[in-house]
Amino acid sequence: MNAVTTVPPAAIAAEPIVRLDGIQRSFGLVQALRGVSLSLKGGHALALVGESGCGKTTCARIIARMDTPTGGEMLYRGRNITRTGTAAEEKAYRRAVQMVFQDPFASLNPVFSVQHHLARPLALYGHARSKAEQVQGVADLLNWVGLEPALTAHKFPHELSGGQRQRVNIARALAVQPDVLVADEPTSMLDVSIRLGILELLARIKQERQLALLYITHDIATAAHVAEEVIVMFAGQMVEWGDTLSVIGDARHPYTQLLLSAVPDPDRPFVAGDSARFLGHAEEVRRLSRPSSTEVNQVGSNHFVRALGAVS
Ligand SMILES: Nc1ncnc2c1ncn2[C@@H]1O[C@H](COP(=O)(O)OP(=O)(O)OP(=O)(O)O)[C@@H](O)[C@H]1O
Repeated sequence: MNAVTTVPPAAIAAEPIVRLDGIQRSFGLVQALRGVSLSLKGGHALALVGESGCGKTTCARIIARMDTPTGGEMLYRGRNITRTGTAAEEKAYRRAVQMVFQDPFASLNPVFSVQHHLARPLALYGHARSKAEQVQGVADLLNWVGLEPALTAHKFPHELSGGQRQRVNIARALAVQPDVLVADEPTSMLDVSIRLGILELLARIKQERQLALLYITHDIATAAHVAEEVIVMFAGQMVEWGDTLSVIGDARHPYTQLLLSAVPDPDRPFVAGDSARFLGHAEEVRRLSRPSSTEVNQVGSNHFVRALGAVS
């Protein structure tokens, strides 16, 4: 096991599209992010995993320019964008980085049709100038996300299922031809039966469009469906990260092990008292994981784990 002095970024890439280096974000006394470093590169997915409040959404909002870090640096295609740039630079970045939100019901305007939702960004960013180009562009986008244009384009959000709405949201994000897609818990409000379809769609988009995908989830089991690399976060800090298969298959940090042990095993029957034992164990793991250590150990070619701090 090699100890490394600085925190190596997750998803080490020759030419990342977006890179965060030691990002901090405090809200008063709350340290939402404590030195998060990561790289997002084309055709590659990174999963950010952790429980509620660990800082996942804050990280996504910073990447999408909806929030500003209180420390650290942010780079876009090698250019330092930590401070606000010119209006043109900001507009270009906001086009390049698109978000898909958790709630597919709230993210579409109920008074507009699917056609309107998709034609608008196409027109705004000059990807469809005439009416005919808009109709064709919307049809292409709907086909891309697995929706039949003739059956979908004229519909309003309330006429669609949750999964169909999320596909429209993904199509809308794709309309501006982004480089980066940030998907914040994109399936957590959907029926279990349709979640895998959305994850497979994201994985296909990443591959075929060579997009950089940041997939945010509290469910570590789904990370392997989508992402080549994973970061496990606890209390604003990266505690374990690297190749998804290595992190999931050979988890070293007790908090990662806790997340994995919470994944239901259909082959194991439920035993009375299991949940109480699990909750007690979970509290103990959180107590051990909370103290911060700067020591990071390399346990695989791309697999890093933060050492536990001293518990008083
Ligand atoms: N605008 C804010 N003002 C004050 N505290 C905030 C704000 N935004 C986030 N926080 C705090 O920062 C921490 C991280 O929150 P964040 O929403 O990033 O976590 P999360 O992992 O995305 O959780 P969830 O899955 O519930 O969305 C939490 O303690 C939260 O209360």
